[in-house]
Amino acid sequence: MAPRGLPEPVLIRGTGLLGTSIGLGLRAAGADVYLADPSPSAQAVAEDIGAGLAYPGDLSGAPTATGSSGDTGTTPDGTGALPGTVVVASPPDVTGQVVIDSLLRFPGAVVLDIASVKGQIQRQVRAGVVDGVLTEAQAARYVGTHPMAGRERSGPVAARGQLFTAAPWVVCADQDTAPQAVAAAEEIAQILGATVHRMSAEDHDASVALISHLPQIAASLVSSRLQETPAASLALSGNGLRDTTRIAASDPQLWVQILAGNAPDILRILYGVREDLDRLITTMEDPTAPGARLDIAQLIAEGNAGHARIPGKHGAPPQAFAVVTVIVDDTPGQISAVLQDVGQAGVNVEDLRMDHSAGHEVGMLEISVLPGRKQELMDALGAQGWKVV
Ligand SMILES: NC(=O)C1=CN([C@@H]2O[C@H](COP(=O)(O)OP(=O)(O)OC[C@H]3O[C@@H](n4cnc5c(N)ncnc54)[C@H](O)[C@@H]3O)[C@@H](O)[C@H]2O)C=CC1
Ligand SMILES: O=C(O)C(=O)Cc1ccc(O)cc1
Repeated sequence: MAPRGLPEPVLIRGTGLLGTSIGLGLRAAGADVYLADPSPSAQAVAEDIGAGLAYPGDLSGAPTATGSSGDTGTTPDGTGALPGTVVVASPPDVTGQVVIDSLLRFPGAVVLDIASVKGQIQRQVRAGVVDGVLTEAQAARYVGTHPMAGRERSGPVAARGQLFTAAPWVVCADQDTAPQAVAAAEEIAQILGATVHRMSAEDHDASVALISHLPQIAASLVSSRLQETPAASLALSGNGLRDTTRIAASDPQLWVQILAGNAPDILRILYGVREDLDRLITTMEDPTAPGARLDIAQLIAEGNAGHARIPGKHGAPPQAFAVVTVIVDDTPGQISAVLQDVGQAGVNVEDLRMDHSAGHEVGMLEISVLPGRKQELMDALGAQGWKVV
């Protein structure tokens, strides 16, 4: 059944990781979805995995309004319906242009984009009005959005319909945005299981500079130190390294556009990081000097304080979970067997991760639970014969 309140069909322009994931999620909810991508292979993969149908209209060439006067409600070749909603999921540097093209081409449609930086696209749309390319009414049908969910891989093959479940989805409307554009954007976020956060484009860009772009830079800087590291050193790696570097595997093509597109906000943060780093370097040059140990302790304590402010699951207040560690053989079925016993004990799993130690055929399954349930779970698993540490 088609979702209520979402103008359909939905046309997704750009069928990479994000566009295809949105298509899969909307299709699963029963929406009509069309797909279009200048890369025929990206579009074919997205179609093949069930993210929607190929858009039957022609999107090449300069836009001419399809659907204004003499509106037939169908594509010029008459084989498909005109989109009610357009989701632009192309790379950030062409997104403004594809948004403007969509506003001109589909006079009846709401147009939203999902690019990682919002200010530059909003400015491009506003410039379109100033330059006379767009009318104010056309620009009002645009709303910028950003799902705060992704993967370090790109392309439709990595797409997941569940990618947005419980993730924040920012909607950057302003006083000029048409209510139906905001409603369509929020409806898509809700259908895909995300939580809507309304924010100005400026506040969004300042926020993501810190919570998304700085972590990417930090992961890349740390990982780049590993390039020449001997394999014997890397063999000692544990979760500390993995946790701080996972997103270093991200797509350089995408990130050059994100970082360049949000340079002023990122620079402000980098200046602060540089100050802290300079201070640490001075301290480390003479770690026995009076006050040096205090300086180091302060740096770690400041990190503790910042880390404690990161919200918990589903945006709940930060909460320290207790961890129960179970040693399991590295053989099929072990994890599900432990989890079955956790379920039998009636304890909710708040988080879960697996740690391996190089050269051993065992894994350490770390089960995070509410602190009040820790002892009870340890006792229950111990009674079932599990090695609890
Ligand atoms: N990768 C991530 O984790 C996240 C990405 N985003 C944003 O989503 C957007 C898409 O990113 P991904 O899906 O990761 O990239 P991707 O590289 O997987 O896919 C981008 C797709 O856009 C297509 N494309 C190129 N030029 C186009 C044009 N002129 N019109 C339509 N399509 C065009 C490409 O052929 C490609 O298939 C970007 O704006 C990115 O900032 C947002 C949240 C998370
Ligand atoms: O992999 C992760 O944890 C991410 O944070 C991915 C991501 C990348 C780009 C975005 O604009 C939003 C999210």
